[in-house]
Amino acid sequence: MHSSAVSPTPSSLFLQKSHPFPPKFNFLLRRNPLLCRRSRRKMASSASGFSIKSQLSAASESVDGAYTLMEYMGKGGIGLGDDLVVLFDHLQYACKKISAVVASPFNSNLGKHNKAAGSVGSERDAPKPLDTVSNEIILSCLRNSGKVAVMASEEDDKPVWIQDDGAFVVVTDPLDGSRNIDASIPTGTIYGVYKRLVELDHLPQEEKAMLNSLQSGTRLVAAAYILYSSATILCTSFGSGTHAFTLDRSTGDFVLTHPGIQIPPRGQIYSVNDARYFDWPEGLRHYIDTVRQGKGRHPKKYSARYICSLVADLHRTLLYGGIAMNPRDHLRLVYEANPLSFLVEQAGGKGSDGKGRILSLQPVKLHQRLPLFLGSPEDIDELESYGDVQQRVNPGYEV
Ligand SMILES: O=P(O)(O)OC[C@H]1O[C@](O)(COP(=O)(O)O)[C@@H](O)[C@@H]1O
Repeated sequence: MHSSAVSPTPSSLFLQKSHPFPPKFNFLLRRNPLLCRRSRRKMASSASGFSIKSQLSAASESVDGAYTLMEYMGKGGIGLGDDLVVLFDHLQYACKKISAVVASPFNSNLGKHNKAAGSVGSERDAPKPLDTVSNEIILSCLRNSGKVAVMASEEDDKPVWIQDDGAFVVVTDPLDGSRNIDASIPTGTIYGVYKRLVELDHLPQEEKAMLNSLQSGTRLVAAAYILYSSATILCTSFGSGTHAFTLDRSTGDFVLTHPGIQIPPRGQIYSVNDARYFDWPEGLRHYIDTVRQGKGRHPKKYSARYICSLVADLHRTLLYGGIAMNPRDHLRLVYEANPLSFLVEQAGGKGSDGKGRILSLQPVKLHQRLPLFLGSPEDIDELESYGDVQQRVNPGYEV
C-alpha cells in the first residue's frame, strides 16, 4: 500500500525482486520500510518525552511492520535457536557501542597511528587505538553472552579461549578500514560464526582454540558485517539469504530495511586501488583496461569507485553490482574473506581469490592473507577468465 507513494530507492527496488526469504516475512516484500521509518520519524516529531517512546514501540510492533533483528531471528521470525539469538543480541550491542565510539567527538584523535616504541612491522600495520577499543568491546560482549567458546580476532596474535561449554566460535575483524577514521570515512566490523567442534574438546586449550578458528568457510553458520557510515547497517546471513538492518537511533533497534538482498548479476563498477596498476599481473591489467573501455562481455564502460574500506566497498557492490577487489595478498582469509564471501554468496554473488571459490579454501594459518574478489557472478566469471589476476609482488606501500 505504501510503494506507489515513493520514488524508487535501492531498498524499494529490492523489494520488487524475487528472492529467497522466509515465508513469515513475505508481507514485507509488499511494503517499503523506508516509508515506514519516515512515518515513525513523523510520529516522533509530533510528540515528546515519554509519549515518543511509547508511540515508536507500538509502531515497531505492528503498525508499520518495521521488524527488528531480534524479532527476525526469534520465534516470531525465522526461529533460530536461542543460543544464536543470544549471541547476536550481544554482537549487535557491541556494534552499537563501536558505532558510538567511532562517531564520538572525544575519540576524534584515536584513529591516528600510535605505534608502540620498539614494535616491529610497518607503520600501516601498527595497531590503532580504536581497533584496540573495538576489539575489547567485542571480547567483553562475547564473554557476557555465555555462548562463545573461542574468539579469534584480527587484532590478536592468537585466539582467545573464553569458555569450555560455549556453543560458538567467533572470528572477527573488529574495525576494518580504521586507517580512514581520522577523515570520518566509513569503517566496518566483520563477524563469522562457527559451531564449536566438540570432537576437539579433549585437546589442550591452545590447540583446540586454533583448530576451531581455522574452520573452512563452508562451515559458517552465520556471518555479518556492520557498516559505520551515514547510517549504521548490519548485514547478516544465517544461510537463508542476506538481509540488512539499519540502526534506528531513536529506539536503538536494528530494523529490517533490505530483506533478501540480491546482488545484480552484473554491475558496471570496479573497485580497486589502481595506484597498484604497475604491480598488477598482465591478466588483471588487461581485464581492467577492457571493462573501463566498455570492450568486455558487457558493452558498457565501467566506472571506478574505491573507498579503501572493505566493508563500505562491499556494501555498495552488493547493492549496485560489479566487483570489489584487492588483488594483492593483503586481506585475511579467516576474518575478512570467508565471512564476506558467505554474505556475497547468500546474495547470489561470488567470492573468489582470482582462481576459485574462497569458501572452499582450507585456512592453514590464522592470519593468512590472500587476493580477494567479491561481486556479481557474471563479473567474477569474466575476471577469472583472464587467468592471471593475482598480484604477486607486494612492495611496502606507504599508505
Ligand atoms: O592498501 P590497499 O591495498 O588499497 O588496501 C586497502 C584495504 O585494506 C583495508 O584497509 C584493510 O586493511 P587492514 O586490515 O590493515 O586495516 C581494507 O579496508 C581496504 O579495502
